[in-house]
Amino acid sequence: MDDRVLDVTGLRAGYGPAEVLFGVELHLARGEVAALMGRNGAGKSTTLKAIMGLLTPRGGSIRFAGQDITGHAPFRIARLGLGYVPEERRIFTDLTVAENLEVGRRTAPAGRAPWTPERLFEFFPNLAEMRHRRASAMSGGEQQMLTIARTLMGNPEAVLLDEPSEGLAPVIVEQMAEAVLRMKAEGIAVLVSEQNLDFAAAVADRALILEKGTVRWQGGIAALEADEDVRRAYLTV
Ligand SMILES: Nc1ncnc2c1ncn2[C@@H]1O[C@H](COP(=O)(O)OP(=O)(O)OP(=O)(O)O)[C@@H](O)[C@H]1O
Repeated sequence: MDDRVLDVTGLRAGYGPAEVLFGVELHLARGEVAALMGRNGAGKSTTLKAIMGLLTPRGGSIRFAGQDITGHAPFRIARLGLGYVPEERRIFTDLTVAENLEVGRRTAPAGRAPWTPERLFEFFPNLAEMRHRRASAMSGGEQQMLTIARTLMGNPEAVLLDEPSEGLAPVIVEQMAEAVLRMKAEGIAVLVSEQNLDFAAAVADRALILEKGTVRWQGGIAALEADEDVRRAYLTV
C-alpha cells in the first residue's frame, strides 16, 4: 500500500495577477507530522489553501488518499478525509462548545473508531469544563482548540493546520503541541504551517522550508536545529 497520504507536485497558485506558488513539491506519509516553515509571505497559508481547494491551483497536481483532488471543491476534499484548521478560527460564536462539535460530525471511514464529543472531551479536558459555554465567551486559544476538536469530529485521515501557535500564550501553545502529538498518536497525519522552530521541533518529524513559493530545504527537524546557516537563510528575520 502507498504510504503517502498526500502528494503535491509542481503546485502553482496565486491571487489575481500575483503569482505566489511556483511549483511546490511536498508529500506527507500516513500518520506523520511535517512542519511547513518559512518567513511571513513565503506562501505557507497559500499552499494549505490550494491543497484544500480554497484557491484554484494554476498548475501541478494534488493527490490525497490515492485520488486526484486537483481543483476539487473544498467540501468534496473534506469528505475524502482531509481536515483544515485555518489561521482565523472558524467556529460558531452563538453556539456552545458541544453544539460546535456536533456541527463538525461526519461518519468515520470503515474500520476507524469515530470521534465523539465524549472522546474529544477526554482529549481536551479544558473543553470538557466549558462544554455548555457559548464559544463567544472563550479566549482565542480556547477557540483555536475548539476548531481543532471540531475538525476531528469529521474523522479526518489527515489535517492541515495553519500557524496554530501564532499569537497564543505559551501555556496554550503547549496545549496545542500536545493536541498535535495526540492526533499523531491516533494515526492522523498532520501538515502544520509554522514559523516557530520550537513548536515545530516539539511536534514534527520533518520540516519543509518554503521561500518565495518554492520548497528550498527539507529534512529532519534535528538536522534543521543543528544547521544555523539554513535557519539564518530561511527562518530568522
Ligand atoms: N488574499 C490575497 N490576495 C492577494 N495576495 C495575497 C492574499 N493572501 C496572501 N497573499 C500574498 O501571497 C503571499 C504569500 O502569502 P501567505 O499568506 O501564503 O504566506 P505565509 O507564508 O503563510 O505567511 P504568513 O505567515 O504571513 O501567513 C504574500 O505575498 C501575500 O501578500
